[in-house]
Amino acid sequence: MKLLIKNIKELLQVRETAIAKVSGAEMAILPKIDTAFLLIENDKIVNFGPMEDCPSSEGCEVLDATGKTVLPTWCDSHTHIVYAGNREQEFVDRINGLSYEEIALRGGGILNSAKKLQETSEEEIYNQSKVRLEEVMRQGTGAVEIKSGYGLTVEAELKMLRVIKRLAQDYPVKIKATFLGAHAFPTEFKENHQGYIDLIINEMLPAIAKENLADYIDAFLETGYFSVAETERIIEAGKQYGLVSKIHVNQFTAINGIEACVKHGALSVDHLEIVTDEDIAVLKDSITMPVALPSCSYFISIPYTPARKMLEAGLPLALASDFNPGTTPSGNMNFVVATACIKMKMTPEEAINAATINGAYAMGVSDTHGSITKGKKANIIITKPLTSYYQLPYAFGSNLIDQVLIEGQFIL
Ligand SMILES: N=CN[C@@H](CCC(=O)O)C(=O)O
Ligand SMILES: [Zn+2]
Repeated sequence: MKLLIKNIKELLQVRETAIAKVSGAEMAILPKIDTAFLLIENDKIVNFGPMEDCPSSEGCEVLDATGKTVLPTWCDSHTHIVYAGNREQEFVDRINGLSYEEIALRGGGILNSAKKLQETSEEEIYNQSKVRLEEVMRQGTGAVEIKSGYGLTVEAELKMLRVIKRLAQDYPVKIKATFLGAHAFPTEFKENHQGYIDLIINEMLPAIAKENLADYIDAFLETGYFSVAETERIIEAGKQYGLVSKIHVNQFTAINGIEACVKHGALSVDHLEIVTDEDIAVLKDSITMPVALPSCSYFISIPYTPARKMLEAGLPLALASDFNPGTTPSGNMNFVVATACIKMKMTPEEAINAATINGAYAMGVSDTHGSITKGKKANIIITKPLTSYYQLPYAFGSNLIDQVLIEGQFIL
């Protein structure tokens, strides 16, 4: 099947040659072609350029995109889309004055979601999760990383990862799976950290590897959760099974966790609401992508990642949703991009780079996703008619997406 999209007002994120990521001042540049065409064959981008070079439409289905913007779909490199139930009561408890930490100390938070997930069947978790996956696809997400971490027992972690695998088989969206057994210490291991880490390393990891259920390994490196030393043990154990690390770190406190992640070659460090000058220095010239999650900052009223300071230091930055029942019950990447502009003072160009090519890097798919490049997957968002792409973050509450194509299939 060939699809020729003609008269595109602005074709964004055009990269003639594939790049892995953009950093620092380069992030302010979003290459585009005005009045463009885009040719898709089956699931791939095969050609693009200005309308004066538009090839014959013979043998093609033709779509006229007059007035519309076309850009690559969002690459959401950090989510917890697979979960059971919700935590709306904790939302109201926070309105009434409790903090995220206070709720967690009362047995709420991650342990609350783990209890629900352990009691829910695999089929039911799949059914609840696919609704969220379909929603984010309609919102323009074409690649998504999904974590386990609400199981916290061997069986329940496997159950979550099997649901992720089934979603990856059933939907055209690219899915990467991350094992997050080290999300919180179950109550019975509260005083026996060593025992739970042994369970992760000696029982969970081999079982996950046997079924080939994970691409990455994660841990919640945070005061009151996993220490630097505990996280390092988990990262090292993951490496034995070929799992590269992507770590939750610096959400509430800075305890030199980023330095440890960089030292161990983490693909990404995520959250970073609290970032020190030392953290910035160790990230510089590393292979580790910093990932900001502004919807989480918005929802639980914590600081936003200091994007300007990081970009001015020459770092790259990716944006992701963190879709989860506790801190971010939304996977809407359009809102993420808008919030990064509004609250983190990222320009539209920086935010779109962060949510496409840098997001792709942070989940290891930048060779196939994240830009309009020949040979990459035909994953595109076609907007409604816009005065310019600035509308995307500016009109933050409007749905400006007209159509979404994932691997050459219209899903909207
Ligand atoms: N901070 C750690 N994990 C999740 C939230 C977990 C939860 O509260 O359910 C996050 O990324 O925000
Ligand atoms: Zn998270």
